[in-house]
Amino acid sequence: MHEFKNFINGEFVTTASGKTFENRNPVDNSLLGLVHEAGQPEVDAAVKAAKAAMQGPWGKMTQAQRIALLDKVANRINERFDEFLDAECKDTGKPHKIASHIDIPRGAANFKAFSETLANHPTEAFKLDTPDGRGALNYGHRTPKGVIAVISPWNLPLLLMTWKVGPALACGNTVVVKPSEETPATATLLGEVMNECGVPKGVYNVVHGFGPDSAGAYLTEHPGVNAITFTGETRTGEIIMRAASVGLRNISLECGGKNPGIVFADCDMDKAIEGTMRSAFVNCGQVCLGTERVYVERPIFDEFVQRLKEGVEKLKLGVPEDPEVDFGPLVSQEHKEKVLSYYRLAVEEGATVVTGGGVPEMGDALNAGAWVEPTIWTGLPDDARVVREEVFGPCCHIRPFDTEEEVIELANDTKYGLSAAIWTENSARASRVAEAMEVGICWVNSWFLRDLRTAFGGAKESGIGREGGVHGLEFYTELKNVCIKL
Ligand SMILES: NC(=O)c1ccc[n+]([C@@H]2O[C@H](COP(=O)([O-])OP(=O)(O)OC[C@H]3O[C@@H](n4cnc5c(N)ncnc54)[C@H](O)[C@@H]3O)[C@@H](O)[C@H]2O)c1
Ligand SMILES: N/C(=C\C=C\C=O)C(=O)O
Repeated sequence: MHEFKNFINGEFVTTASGKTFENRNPVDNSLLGLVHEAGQPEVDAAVKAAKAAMQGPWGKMTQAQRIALLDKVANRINERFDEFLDAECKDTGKPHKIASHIDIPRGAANFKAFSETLANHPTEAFKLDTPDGRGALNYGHRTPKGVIAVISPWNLPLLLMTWKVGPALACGNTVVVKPSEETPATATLLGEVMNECGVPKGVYNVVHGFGPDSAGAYLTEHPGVNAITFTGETRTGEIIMRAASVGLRNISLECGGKNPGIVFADCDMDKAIEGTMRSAFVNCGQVCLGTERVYVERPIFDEFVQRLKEGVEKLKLGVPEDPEVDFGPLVSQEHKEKVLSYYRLAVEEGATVVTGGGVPEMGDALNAGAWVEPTIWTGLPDDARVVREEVFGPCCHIRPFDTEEEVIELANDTKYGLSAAIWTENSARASRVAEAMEVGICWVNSWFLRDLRTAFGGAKESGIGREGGVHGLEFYTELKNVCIKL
């Protein structure tokens, strides 16, 4: 039986309690192995190891030495690409076609990108004139925050965990990672890579478990943690924010969304269809930036709905290793039940089911998997729960609109503020509508096109803070001003 162990102070360890939980493959619900659930002793050991590592060789490294080491980690992830691919796709059920182009390459890129950014980022300095004419020199001096707790979700496990670990380590911190209970594999495998690359013990630690009364809560409540970066549901973000308030620990929260896609009649229809197909259905709709609300200008509404339906019905459902497959299962039986409850609710709320709405017949070997049909709805009122609540599945609701003012109001009418996608060939309209979106990220004629130097984060209930490029510096370092009288 495969075991997913905690990784503490450079060693793979089980837990004092002996508690384990099952990790299952969502493709067919087969057992992948047992995960060792970290208790308070293990979380305490991980935080202490991370703290000690700050005082060891890691804390004495120059930025150039750290960056060289993290480059080795990125290169080693690429060398072990197939192992990371296999581990990620077994944990999530996502097609190789997706993970090999998004998840695993970004696992490596997240280390390289922040190293390059930091190596070239200037330090601020100001010359102050003083009455004696000699002046004073002010300069900013950044130091690591210390031990960073990284709490990550199950939808893009390696990508979203390294999106935090990369900058945290590049800035000289150490980390304790608590990956989602649904997806322990790649965070555990990264522990092997850290050892292979000579990253000092205690710099990177992994504790497995759940949230409440488990490793997640133990970690966020641990007084030895200096800051917490979290990606997950908004409600969970609120709980973690409360935990972080004790001892005034800084937080970075990347939470839920109910993202609009706005399709104007003057769009390039092929681009809009291709982009909306991806934004609504890639990764089985389990992407926080995904489009669950589509607004289409009335003159092209019928054509758009018909063409998106045709696109959805061409999606190939199947096992991850099939290179033709572009649509896998949801991450778990539990999430499947949640998404199916919204499929039922949509019909109760009066939706027209354009396509999907149920469970596909996958054959005996796979029917026990977390499979649902990709689904399109029309005809729901704007206050329908399916239009207001994040489903986080392969589904979207399409609604016609008549004016720019109307669609801006519709798009912004949500407690979330993560992303938006706008499809128009009119550049003036593109920037006008994009700037009116109450979100952290707005794509025009594109979706999930990522420049890692840009600010990433959510507005309103989609998050707090911005990471990416130099924006993460404020979170991952303490900035001191030094003033020298000349
Ligand atoms: N904004 C973004 O960048 C982004 C990216 C990916 C996913 N998400 C959001 O994440 C959600 C899906 O992920 P999920 O189901 O894993 O979210 P979740 O909030 O259920 O869990 C996220 C992580 O938090 C941990 N956790 C749960 N309760 C906790 C607690 N009380 N204390 C400490 N840790 C706790 C979980 O074990 C997991 O590791 C969706 O809402 C999605 O929109 C947002
Ligand atoms: N944070 C990022 C993606 C988030 C995806 C949400 O599911 C990224 O691309 O850096």
